[in-house]
This record gives sequence, C-alpha cells and structure tokens, in this order.
Amino acid sequence: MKPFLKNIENKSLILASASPRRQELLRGLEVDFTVKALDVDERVPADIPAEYVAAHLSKLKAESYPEPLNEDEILITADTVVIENGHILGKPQTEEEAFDMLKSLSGAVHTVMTAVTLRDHKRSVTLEDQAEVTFRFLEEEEIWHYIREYKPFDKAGAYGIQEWIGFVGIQSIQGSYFTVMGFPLHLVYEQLKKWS
Ligand SMILES: Cc1cn([C@H]2C[C@H](O)[C@@H](COP(=O)(O)OP(=O)(O)OP(=O)(O)O)O2)c(=O)[nH]c1=O
Repeated sequence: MKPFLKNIENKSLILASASPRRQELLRGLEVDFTVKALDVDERVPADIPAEYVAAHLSKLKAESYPEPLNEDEILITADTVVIENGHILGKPQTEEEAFDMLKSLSGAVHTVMTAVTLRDHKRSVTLEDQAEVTFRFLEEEEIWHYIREYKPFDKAGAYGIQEWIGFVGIQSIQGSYFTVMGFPLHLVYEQLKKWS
C-alpha cells in the first residue's frame, strides 16, 4: 500500500513506548516505525495540578530518550492519566486498588487526558487531548470479574475502553476513543503532516 503521508517517507519514526495499544494504533497511520521501551520514573511532584500531569510525563519520557536524535529521526512518546474528582488514578498495584478505582468510576463521569510529544533533532512539540467518559453503575461482581480475568494493572484507572469492562460499562464518551485508549491519532497525524 502506498502511504498517504509523503513528507515523512524519508524519516525514521521511533515510538518510545512499551504500550502494545500505542504500537497497534500508530500502525493505523500507515507509517513505519521502530519501538524502543524507556525506563522512566513516573512519580510526579505533588504540586503539579492533575491536568498537567500527562503533558509533564510525556515530555519527561521524550527527554529521557538516551541517544541524540539524527536529522531523519522523529521520536514519539505519550502518557495517559485518568482524573476522577480532581485526583489522578494511576495504574493499580493490587486487585483491591483496582477494585477501589473502578468502584469510584462506577455510575460517574471522569476525564481521560493523553499527551503526546513529538521530538526531532531541533524541536519538540507536546499535544494534549481529553475525553469525558461516563460509566454506568457497575455491579461489584462485574468489577471483580473484570479484574480477575483481565488483570488491568498496566492501565491507568484500572480499565481499558477496548476490553470487556469498556464494552459493558461505558455509557458514553465525549471526545476521542483513541485518546481514552492512550494515543490521540488525529493529533499525531496532524503533527506528522506539518513536519517534513
Ligand atoms: C484509560 C485507558 C488506559 N489505557 C492504557 C494506555 C496506557 O498504556 C496506560 C497508561 O499508562 P502510560 O504511563 O500512559 O503508558 P504505559 O506505561 O503503558 O506505556 P509507556 O509509558 O511505555 O508509553 O493505560 C488503555 O489501554 N485503555 C484505557 O481505556
């Protein structure tokens, strides 16, 4: 297939992300890329307001890339946070923590923010997007089924919109599905289109 984006044909895209969802979604833009996993300490200073955390961490991931970028390379990093009542819900560490997170999201609206940073040898841009997600009321048995069968310990807020709990539990979203899943493709595409 001939890709639509011609201006980046001679570029080497590097997705610095361990997330299989981001890899799957970036493939959808008809671009070739390599994947490098980064080891970044994602603890955030307590004084950063919740709405700035995704941008902060996506920039930090881009800055942590260990090698200088060649002229033809474009680095892409991202971060997703779930904000519930002004508080960040990160990745749950235990089943109990996952249960508490999903219980707090049940029957309520929360915000998902994803930031993406694109960096080349001379510039860096961070783009942000957010979506409002409404969960219907979740029964405790439904929450436990999801945690035990799907083990959402690698997901912010303890859920994946692209999995069972998303199918049965999400009543509506306002914003991009892909932003909730962790990678706002339309923003990445628009930025790649501008860069050559
Ligand atoms: C809310 C939500 C999050 N997620 C995922 C996206 C992210 O992978 C993860 C949030 O953690 P992140 O820290 O954004 O990403 P990551 O650690 O998985 O990968 P990396 O830092 O290497 O890029 O939660 C879903 O898959 N579906 C969802 O509905």
